[in-house]
Amino acid sequence: MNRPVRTQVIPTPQANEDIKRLAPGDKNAVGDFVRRLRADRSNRALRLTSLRDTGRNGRLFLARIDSHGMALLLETDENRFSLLAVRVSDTARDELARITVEINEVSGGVELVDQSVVSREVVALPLREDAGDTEGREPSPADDSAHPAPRSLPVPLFARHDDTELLRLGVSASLLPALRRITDRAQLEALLGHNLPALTRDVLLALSDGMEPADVRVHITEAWRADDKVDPHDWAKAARRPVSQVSTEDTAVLDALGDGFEAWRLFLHPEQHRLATTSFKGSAKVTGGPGTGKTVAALHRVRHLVEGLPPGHTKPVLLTTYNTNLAKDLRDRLYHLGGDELVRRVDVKWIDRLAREVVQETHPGSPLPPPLSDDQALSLWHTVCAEAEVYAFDAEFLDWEFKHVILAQGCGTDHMYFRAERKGRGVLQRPQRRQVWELSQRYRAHLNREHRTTHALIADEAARAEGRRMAKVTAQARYKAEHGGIDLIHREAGSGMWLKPRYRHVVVDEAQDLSASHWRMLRAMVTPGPNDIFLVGDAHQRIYAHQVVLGRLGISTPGRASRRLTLNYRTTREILGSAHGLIVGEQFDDLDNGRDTLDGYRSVLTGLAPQYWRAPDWQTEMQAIAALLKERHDRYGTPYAAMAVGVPSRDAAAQLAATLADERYGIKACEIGRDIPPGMDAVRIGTLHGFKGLEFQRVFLAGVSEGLVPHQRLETYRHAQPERYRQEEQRSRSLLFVAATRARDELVITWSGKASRFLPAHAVRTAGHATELLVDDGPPSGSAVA
Ligand SMILES: Nc1ncnc2c1ncn2[C@@H]1O[C@H](COP(=O)(O)OP(=O)(O)OP(=O)(O)O)[C@@H](O)[C@H]1O
Repeated sequence: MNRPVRTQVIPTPQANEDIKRLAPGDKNAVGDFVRRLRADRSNRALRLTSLRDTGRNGRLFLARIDSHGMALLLETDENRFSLLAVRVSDTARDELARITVEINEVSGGVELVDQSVVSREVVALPLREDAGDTEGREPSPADDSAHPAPRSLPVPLFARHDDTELLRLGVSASLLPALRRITDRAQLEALLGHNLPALTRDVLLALSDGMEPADVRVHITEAWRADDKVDPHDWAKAARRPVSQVSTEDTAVLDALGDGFEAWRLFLHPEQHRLATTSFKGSAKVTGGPGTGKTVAALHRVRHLVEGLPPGHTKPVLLTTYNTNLAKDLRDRLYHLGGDELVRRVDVKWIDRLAREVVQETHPGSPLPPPLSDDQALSLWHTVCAEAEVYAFDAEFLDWEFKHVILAQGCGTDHMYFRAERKGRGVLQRPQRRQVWELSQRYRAHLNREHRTTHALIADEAARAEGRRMAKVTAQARYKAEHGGIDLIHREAGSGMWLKPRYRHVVVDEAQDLSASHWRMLRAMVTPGPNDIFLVGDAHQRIYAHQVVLGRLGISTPGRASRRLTLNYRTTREILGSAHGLIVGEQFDDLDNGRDTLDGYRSVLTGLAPQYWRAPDWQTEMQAIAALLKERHDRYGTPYAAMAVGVPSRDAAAQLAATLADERYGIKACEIGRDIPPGMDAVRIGTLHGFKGLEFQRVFLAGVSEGLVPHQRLETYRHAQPERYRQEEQRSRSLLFVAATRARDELVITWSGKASRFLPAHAVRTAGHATELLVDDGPPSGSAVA
């Protein structure tokens, strides 16, 4: 009997897309097929047959998946196949045979164009040269003359761009003839709805949106450009490029196949791949609008860093983020990416918990008191002011000043505070500063007396403790270097051990909301050097912390160490356009000294335009939300758990939950962030703050009324503290922007009374009347998509 011929099988991104679109049974059949092919390519049941040569070192094969499914494969090295495409139909063989396969000149990746799809969508359209054909057109006013005017055919959509330009931007060569026939967006979208190469899709949509070729080059093409020269005939090399593989490890693919394909790796955008794998000289920073895959890049970065660790049982990589729910989400996603093996080498922690643990270490045996909530902290400021009989400052101002000036700049004495920078925070004369300082000392004394603390104080203490620790580490390392280390094992008095930096690598998600104390602590947890800190964040989404300048905190990311991601993977173009409108005109930092913009920010997903509904009062608005949720669930089959409602306050959330629970609707609801019992189908309700970092199929933002978004208390600053007014208003805008960009397929915004000033004029103009949704069997609200 012949020995089995073991074979590598690597899916390409487009095959991955094909498989994602299959029914579950067919997906499993493909998994089974790949396993059998891997085990033995000479298995005759696979009917592996050569189709044609692609050129120098490539050959196409067809193979049988099952009675009606077939696969197209590319062999480039002996017993190494790229899985190119999968078709499940009676005509699978003919469809696969009509696929053109090429090497993209820009990315160097293997790409496919399914010419049977192109024929179906495009060949039926008239050619531009068919100018003589006048049949079926509307008569023009000039037609009544003896010499009819030459017919004016619609201008092809890409007439402005010649073939050379399109090729240079990265469009697949074999699509060019078809593109010349396309004259409008609907035709283009029909074509792009099929599984075209990702670079081609992105470039064509951007051009048809009116983006200039030079910008397309900067924002799209350059990110895809291969690092070396592309040889369009070297199939072996093309097949091995990351852009041609959803996963580089065959075993990983197969493990995933066992999971019914659901766990297949994402195909990383080339820029995400680069970010995950590049070796940086020091720290690196990634910015990018919502949904641009920053967290995904950070998770892959973590995996890459773990792969480079020597074997061991410690957790030398820290993955941290702003709040506890996000940390939990990161741990789950990391597990999904690399299982237990990956997770056990990574310390995944909420930043404030980390700070608390650090401080606790310095007070062994005496548990730290629980931190005050924000409301408790404000109430303590009120008490302090009343005791001191100083009424010149409000509690929020003092809390903000304490956190973002006194603690952020490490002001240990009044003189340090007098010199502290307060850029953008208005003028505070010396006597006022003295008063603020004295109030802050009283505030601290109160906390000490009552054995209470705050997150900000814990972070500050942790930063100082870590700073001292790192200073010792550095001193020891110097001592060791000068005197030799073998017989100095017990150098660290009391500990009996050498001190080591706490982590080898630190990875930070939601970096825009970390405070200066957090950054000081993190900086001191890892030795400055290659790949020390990798952070991802977006100032457009800053809703908590004050702006920090990372360079001043010892985290410098010059030149290529600062990168941007621009392609949104979460949200449709329609939703993105509206969400973008919420923050237009505001200026945002790049987490450092520079400016960040959303230039090039885009999506290739299409869907419904966002909907707006106005109600006469909050009661009606809540009922309208209930009606909309029920309709999405009953009529369009969306599980309640895939929908979320954001409201401006906790009270509003409680009221809405009560309305949904009313017997008229009977909709279960659950607070965002809480674990839902398995199997329970409940709508998530939360304040806008709770939406940070999450995503849902359908998002409803209720109570987006003037006076609530932004909150009317903002008005007290308008004249008294104009700079603070500006900052608070911007944060409030960002909050609405963050919540709106959580929507994958549908965004609905409602209000009662006057609409929030943040909403664009067209939203107010086109809003429907919520009362119409409440009449029995009211008009369908138009959400068939998704
Ligand atoms: N390369 C990719 N291919 C397909 N989907 C992707 C890719 N990268 C990210 N996604 C998906 O896009 C969505 C957003 O990704 P991610 O959470 O990483 O974005 P983000 O930039 O961190 O978002 P935000 O700043 O809004 O929290 C997720 O559903 C993620 O799985």
